[in-house]
Amino acid sequence: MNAIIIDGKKTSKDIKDELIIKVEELKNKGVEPTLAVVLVGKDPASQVYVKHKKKACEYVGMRSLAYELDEKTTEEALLELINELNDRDDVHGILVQLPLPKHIDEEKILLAIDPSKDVDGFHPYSVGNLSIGRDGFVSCTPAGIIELIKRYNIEIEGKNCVVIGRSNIVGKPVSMLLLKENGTVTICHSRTKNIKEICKNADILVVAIGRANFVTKDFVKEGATVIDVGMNRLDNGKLCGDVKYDECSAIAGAITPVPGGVGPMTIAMLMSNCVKSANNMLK
Ligand SMILES: NC(=O)C1=CN([C@@H]2O[C@H](COP(=O)(O)OP(=O)(O)OC[C@H]3O[C@@H](n4cnc5c(N)ncnc54)[C@H](OP(=O)(O)O)[C@@H]3O)[C@@H](O)[C@H]2O)C=CC1
Ligand SMILES: Nc1nc(=O)c2c([nH]1)NC[C@@H]1CN(c3ccc(C(=O)N[C@@H](CCC(=O)O)C(=O)O)cc3)C=[N+]21
Repeated sequence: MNAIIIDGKKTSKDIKDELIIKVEELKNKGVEPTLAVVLVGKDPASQVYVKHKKKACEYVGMRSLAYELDEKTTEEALLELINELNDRDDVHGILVQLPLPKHIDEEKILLAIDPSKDVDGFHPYSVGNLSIGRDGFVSCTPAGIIELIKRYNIEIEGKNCVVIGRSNIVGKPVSMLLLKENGTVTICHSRTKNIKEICKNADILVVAIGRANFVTKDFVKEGATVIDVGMNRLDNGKLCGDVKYDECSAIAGAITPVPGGVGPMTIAMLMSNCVKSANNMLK
């Protein structure tokens, strides 16, 4: 049996269509939701993501401000820009595209963003809120994964959920969210032993490693849901996930493709977080 293909592109469009109405309502109340995107340097992958974000803002009717800074920008200059954006009442979300050039301390920059504008959910305040179950900004990729699972009516409660990867931006927060949804969560990483056996037990398998085709059919339980977060650019220019799609989709019950799976959801959740931030400012 072939798996249900979880269509992130379509789902992200549905979410953005819902947001168009909310943006319109905010505008009627005199608030124009605005996202500031800061990019330092000319990393081609980052430039593509920033372009996607700008297009999504246009689609939902939000304003976006793009700051494209020189590779040699100093930490002080970047902090100054962030402070300026923190102070502006007409800016609701601030996103500093990662990775940053090596001479800039990433942690320092993320800490400088006002938590009330932290639409990426990377500030320790947002991370803390997530871990103790308080409302706050949840980082976009993990939030997008949960939204996809829910919109496809896949149950999380009581299920064995296995996450491969423990990064601050994907692995850890998605594990926290699965736990919040009452899943039984196991986190695997580069030191995990018997990773295949652990994964084979998963009802929901989330893969966020950054290695093309790492997960093969012998990792996947019959009928499991497989969420592929990986974004690997191959030498031929093609984008490829961490999961061997062809063989795993023959075993899984549902699976996300790359592209067209988790990626577009990340952008949709970013738009959703910006609208939420603009709404918070009305209160
Ligand atoms: N679709 C989207 O919107 C997004 C996609 N991505 C993509 O997701 C992938 C992961 O990103 P990110 O979390 O930032 O990556 P990181 O490189 O920060 O983390 C990778 C994780 O995978 C683990 N890992 C690496 N090799 C193995 C292995 N052989 N076996 C088991 N675990 C392993 C690492 O373990 P350890 O901690 O022990 O080193 C680490 O925890 C990338 O391809 C990235 O491009 C990322 C963000 C958004
Ligand atoms: N501060 C910050 N916030 C981020 O959210 C952030 C970041 N830095 N740095 C890089 C990662 C990566 N990321 C992606 C977003 C969208 C797609 C996406 O839309 N992917 C499309 C395809 C895109 C293409 O064709 O290149 C898809 O999967 O269908 C992918 C990856 C956000 N990130």
